Amino acid sequence: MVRILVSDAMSEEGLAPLLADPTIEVVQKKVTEVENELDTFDALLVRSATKVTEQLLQNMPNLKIVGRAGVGVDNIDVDAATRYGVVVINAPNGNTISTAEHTFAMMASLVRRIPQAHISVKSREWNRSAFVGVELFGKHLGIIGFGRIGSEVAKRARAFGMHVHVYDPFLTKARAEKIGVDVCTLDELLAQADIITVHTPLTKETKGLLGQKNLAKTKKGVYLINCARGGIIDEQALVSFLENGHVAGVALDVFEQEPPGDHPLLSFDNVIVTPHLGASTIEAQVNVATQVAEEVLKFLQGKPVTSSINLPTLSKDVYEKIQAFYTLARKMGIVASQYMSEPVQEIAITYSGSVADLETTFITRSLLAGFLKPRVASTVNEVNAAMIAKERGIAFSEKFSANGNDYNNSITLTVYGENKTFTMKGTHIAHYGDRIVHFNGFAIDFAPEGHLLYIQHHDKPGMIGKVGNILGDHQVNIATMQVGRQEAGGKAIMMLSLDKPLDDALVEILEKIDDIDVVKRLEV
Ligand SMILES: NC(=O)C1=CN([C@@H]2O[C@H](COP(=O)(O)OP(=O)(O)OC[C@H]3O[C@@H](n4cnc5c(N)ncnc54)[C@H](O)[C@@H]3O)[C@@H](O)[C@H]2O)C=CC1
Ligand SMILES: O=C(O)CCC(=O)C(=O)O
Repeated sequence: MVRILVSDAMSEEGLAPLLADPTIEVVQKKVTEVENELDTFDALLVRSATKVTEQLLQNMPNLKIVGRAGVGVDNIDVDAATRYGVVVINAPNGNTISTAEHTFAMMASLVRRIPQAHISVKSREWNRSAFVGVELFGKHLGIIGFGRIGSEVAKRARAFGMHVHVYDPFLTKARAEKIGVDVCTLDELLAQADIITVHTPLTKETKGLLGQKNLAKTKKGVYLINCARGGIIDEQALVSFLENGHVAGVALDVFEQEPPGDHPLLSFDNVIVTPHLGASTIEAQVNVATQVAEEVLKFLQGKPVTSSINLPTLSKDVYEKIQAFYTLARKMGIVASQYMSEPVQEIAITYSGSVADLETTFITRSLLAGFLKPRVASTVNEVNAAMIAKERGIAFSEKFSANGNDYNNSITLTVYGENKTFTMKGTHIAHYGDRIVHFNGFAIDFAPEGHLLYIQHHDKPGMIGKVGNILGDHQVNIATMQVGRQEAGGKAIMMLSLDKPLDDALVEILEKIDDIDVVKRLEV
């Protein structure tokens, strides 16, 4: 039974696909309520309250996937998750509209002073002259970060007759032209905007983006809105620009620390606030919970996920096309690692023929995971394979060739060790399976599966018989046998597939046979 911990409040309707699956047990409890059983969960679903720290990941050794029902993953230690081989997914667009609408509600409330007027009337006052606002019509709106939410805010702003200016260093000209927005530099935006709203993630670059220096470049009387992440507008700098009257008003849904406690910003009359409510609508919560529930279900069924933070994204179509090569590559990695039982410096992969046209990132990661698996104690999979290879000083490269070299498709793997180099070539043949067609300089044809025994020897009469007799005497049945040689009387190989693995003693006996140079067990 698969166990999923849902540790933050989440829409039941959204979780329905998981709740309906009889093979899955969904536990809806806080982490602190299940401390004794953390090691039993396969998946963890969170919003922003649960902090997925390295410590929590260590306490959940069985965890395979973390699903964030929302956009921002700043409550998840993604690097640590990657190191532990845990996939992190989010729900990137389920709450876009709600957050854009909230931003707009905040903007209208800010310039018309609705929260202040509301409190006044509730206090039995009727002071109309105290709450004179300004129109949005004709004002210049500066949008910093023009992704999903920023672009939805722009659409609404245009409907209100505002002039929209956008700053986003990653926005292509073509996309900006298509949407019809004025793309400008940050300095231009700061100088022109009457209202500035931020919609970036919180990163090293965006932390304090609107700080002392940049706030000084804004128009006197500017309004600021942050419905993205606390810290993009530096809170300390903001206090000083409110105190000196440069900033006319601020709307905040997010804070550097949440909840903000007794923060000085809360004492300004012209600062309006909400407790991180951007995504808090029934629709958004159903959307994000449904998105992560469906993705987690797909992942647990071994299907590709499309919204992963730390895995290459794969569509179903692409996944179906690469699936066979993904498996072949994994097996090649496992075989190569056992054959090259020494430190290696580099792994070079060449994709030839039809496979060269596919999305190979995933295939390469699969090969690396296969290669590293026999060498590392921790979990290694497509999520962390590239990182672990790097940590262990193993460089890897991909090359592509349109020519399949006698095969419709092939993957050639060259492993550079300290003392030797090893090469193998594999191909996938529809309705037939995975075949290794070149091994260590020999043309051969075997399936990389099960208990394999590789023997390198001199091409002499009777060698096959000697090996067969010894195995037979020790009750080891040979399922298949492939042979190859470079030239008559020269070096030759046998690749045997056995019904059970060989023990060390039998390997030693085989090694002692005259004219046998190498004996390797390969377990796939
Ligand atoms: N208040 C709330 O409840 C919610 C907040 N959010 C937050 O809103 C923010 C935006 O979310 P989405 O639009 O979905 O993300 P997105 O990824 O679609 O857009 C982010 C945009 O920021 C741009 N960007 C990145 N670095 C930048 C920089 N240094 N300067 C300017 N632009 C930069 C990116 O190019 C991208 O276009 C995120 O921080 C997210 O966590 C999202 C949903 C709900
Ligand atoms: O879970 C929530 O309500 C927060 C949403 C949010 O901030 C996000 O999706 O980035």
